Amino acid sequence: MTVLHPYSRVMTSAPTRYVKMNGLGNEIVVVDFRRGGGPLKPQDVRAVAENPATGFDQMMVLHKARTPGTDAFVLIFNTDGSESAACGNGTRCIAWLEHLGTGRSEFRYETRAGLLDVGVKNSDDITVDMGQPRFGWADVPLSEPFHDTRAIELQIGPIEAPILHSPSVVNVGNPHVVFWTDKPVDSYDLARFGPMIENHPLFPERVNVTLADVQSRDTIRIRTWERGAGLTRACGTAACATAVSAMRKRLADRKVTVTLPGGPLVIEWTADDRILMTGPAEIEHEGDLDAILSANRAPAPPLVPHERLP
Ligand SMILES: N[C@H](CCC[C@H](N)C(=O)O)C(=O)O
Repeated sequence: MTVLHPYSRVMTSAPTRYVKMNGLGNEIVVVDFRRGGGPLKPQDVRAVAENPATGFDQMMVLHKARTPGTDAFVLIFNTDGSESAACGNGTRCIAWLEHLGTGRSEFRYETRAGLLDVGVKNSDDITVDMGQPRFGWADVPLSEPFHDTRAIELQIGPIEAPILHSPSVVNVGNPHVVFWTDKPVDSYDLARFGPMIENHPLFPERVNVTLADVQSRDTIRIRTWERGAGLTRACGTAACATAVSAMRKRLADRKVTVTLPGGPLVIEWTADDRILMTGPAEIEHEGDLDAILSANRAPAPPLVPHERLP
């Protein structure tokens, strides 16, 4: 889609602008408060999510850098107004936007999960260093100890029993559980059991839920029910979580292509324990955030989970 306005306008003008983007169909809204404005309340975030013009899976809100050498302090919100410490697709989006505005190709962002370095080559080739995976049960976090988080036991009742045995769990800035299957990932009713697992008592901070089909040592297909957002066309951190979990189980090599409903991401787990995620970012349109917020002051119906397939 055509870029209608340069990013510099977004950064300098009042009233507050938003930019609607996507990373592999993962719907992202970017708002920049580095020159003032904000913070947003959870009800503001939900209002932006509920407006058809700005419906998103995650909202990336840029605040003034609080650590020297970083470009911004980034808060990440889900559609339900909850915060996530990590969003892979959204991180590619903000770097692409900033590349268009500044011409720079390297960025460092601070999130609640730490520092993220991003390298931009072109709109299809943006790499984020997502940091180190954490596999300890308390890091995920789980509410009870498991010695081996490659395969945990999760009591969930008699649904889709074959896949619900021995999933892997990992924290890649946010918590993930990955269920392994050799059937097509879209043959499961993830919209039905995703929320049950997201809110299972084993996950005190809730969890992102992924179905993964390891097709070869370098090809994995996934589908994800996102904590606080529901079914999405792509989840970058889920791709990272799945890739490193498959590698840890010795099912895959250290560099894989993870294909999501929205398309592929390349994930590499480096020898120095970093997860590198490479994929695209796209601008859809931009607009006036204040107009969206005032249009949504009236009570709106609750969100329904969505998966915007073509
Ligand atoms: N879509 C995002 C992840 C959002 C995670 C969020 N749902 C949570 O952890 O609460 C991504 O590309 O990584």
